Parts: sequence; C-alpha cells; structure tokens
Amino acid sequence: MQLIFMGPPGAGKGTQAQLLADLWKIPHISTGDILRACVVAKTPLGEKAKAYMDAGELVPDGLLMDIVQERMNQPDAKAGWILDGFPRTVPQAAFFDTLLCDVPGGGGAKSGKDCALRAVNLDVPDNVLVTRLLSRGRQDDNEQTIRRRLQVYREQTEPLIEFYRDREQLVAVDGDRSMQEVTAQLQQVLSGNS
Ligand SMILES: Nc1ncnc2c1ncn2[C@@H]1O[C@H](COP(=O)(O)OP(=O)(O)OP(=O)(O)O)[C@@H](O)[C@H]1O
Ligand SMILES: Nc1ncnc2c1ncn2[C@@H]1O[C@H](COP(=O)(O)O)[C@@H](O)[C@H]1O
Repeated sequence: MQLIFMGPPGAGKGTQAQLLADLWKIPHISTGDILRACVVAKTPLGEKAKAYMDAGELVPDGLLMDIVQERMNQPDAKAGWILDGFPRTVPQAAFFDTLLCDVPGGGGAKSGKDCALRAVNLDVPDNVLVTRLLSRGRQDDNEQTIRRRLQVYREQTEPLIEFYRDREQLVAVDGDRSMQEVTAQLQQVLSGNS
C-alpha cells in the first residue's frame, strides 16, 4: 500500500494514517512529527524549522527533501507506507515523483504516474476543523495560527488535489464523520470494494 494523506489541518490525516498503518503493518510517516522531533532535539533542521511551524507557515521545500528521502530509504518502508503531510506543495510532489523511482518502496516505478500510489483527500468544513484543532491543543493550535495554516493549505496544498485527480490517483473521502466511520470508508475504498 502506497498512500499519501492530504486534507487541511485537523482533517484527521494523522488519526486515520496511524490507524491504517497499524492495521496494515506499514509505517506511518508524518513530516510534521519528524519536524517536531527535530525541534525538540534542537537539531540544525529543527532550529531552522521552528519559526515557520510556530507561525503556521510551511517549512521551505528544500529543508524537507533530505528527511523524506532518508525516511523512505529505511527498510520498513520497502513494502508500503502512509505519508501524512507530504507532499504539501507542487515542487514537493514533483520531487516525490523522482524519489519514487529510486527508493525500494517505490515498487520499481519509472515515474510517479506509473506508481500504484493513491492520494487520499479528507474533506472537512472549516468550522469543524477549527473546533477540532482548538480542542487538540498542540502548540500551533491557537486561533491565529490555525487561520494561517488553513490559508496556506488553500494556497499551496489544495492544488495537489487536481494534480492527483488528473492522474486518477485521487481518493476523496468525507472526513466529517465519526473516526470509526471514516476508517471504515477508507478501508472500503482503498481495498477496492467501494
Ligand atoms: N472523524 C473525527 N471526528 C472528530 N474528531 C476527530 C476526527 N478525526 C480526528 N479528530 C480529532 O481532531 C484532531 C485533529 O486530528 P488529526 O491530528 O488526525 O488531524 P491532522 O489532519 O493530522 O491535522 P494536522 O495537519 O494539523 O496535523 C485530533 O484531536 C483528533 O483526535
Ligand atoms: N511537507 C511539509 N512541507 C512544509 N512544511 C511542513 C510539511 N510537513 C509539515 N510541515 C510543517 O510542520 C507543521 C506541522 O505539520 P502537521 O502535518 O500539521 O503536523 C506545518 O504547519 C509546517 O510548518
């Protein structure tokens, strides 16, 4: 299984990615989690990324490429993976296409189009997203930063929906239901029984 989880902040990407990764015994790779670990460990990347994350901005593309490449080359990512929060910009998606041709977990793809990957978009209305994020209470879950993250999502990440739809790799799921209902729907559409 090669899955990308898209959708705005608070859509439930991390929640659903972790559930399905446990079920299918493949890694859940969250660039947000990797970056937060770098911030806590005060690595050079963490020091550079922190201000962007605190402001609700995307970390520059160039800082993401190496960590994703390194993670995708780890042995546990050979048989499948769920990427959560990457790619988030068109240049990241183009980079990822190239990377898929090189990493064992790309399944020998000659291009991103070729690959068996599916890009899942979880659709949730903004008012529900804001309520969810305010009650999650992460450091960047304050009203001002949430508004900025939603704006950044619309401007920079939402175009990827068309990018993957054009290639017939998009799977759209209503994320505005209970966690259990969303999981059941994802299992159904991803196992081809929709
Ligand atoms: N279907 C759901 N119904 C209600 N609450 C949910 C649902 N899915 C997730 N949540 C809750 O909403 C919050 C955000 O979920 P989650 O962290 O999975 O979102 P995300 O898309 O990964 O967000 P981000 O991009 O900001 O990391 C969490 O507190 C989670 O428990
Ligand atoms: N793919 C990414 N590109 C740029 N910035 C990213 C990316 N993934 C995560 N970030 C930064 O981390 C925070 C939190 O990410 P979550 O996926 O919401 O946990 C995000 O706001 C970016 O600043």
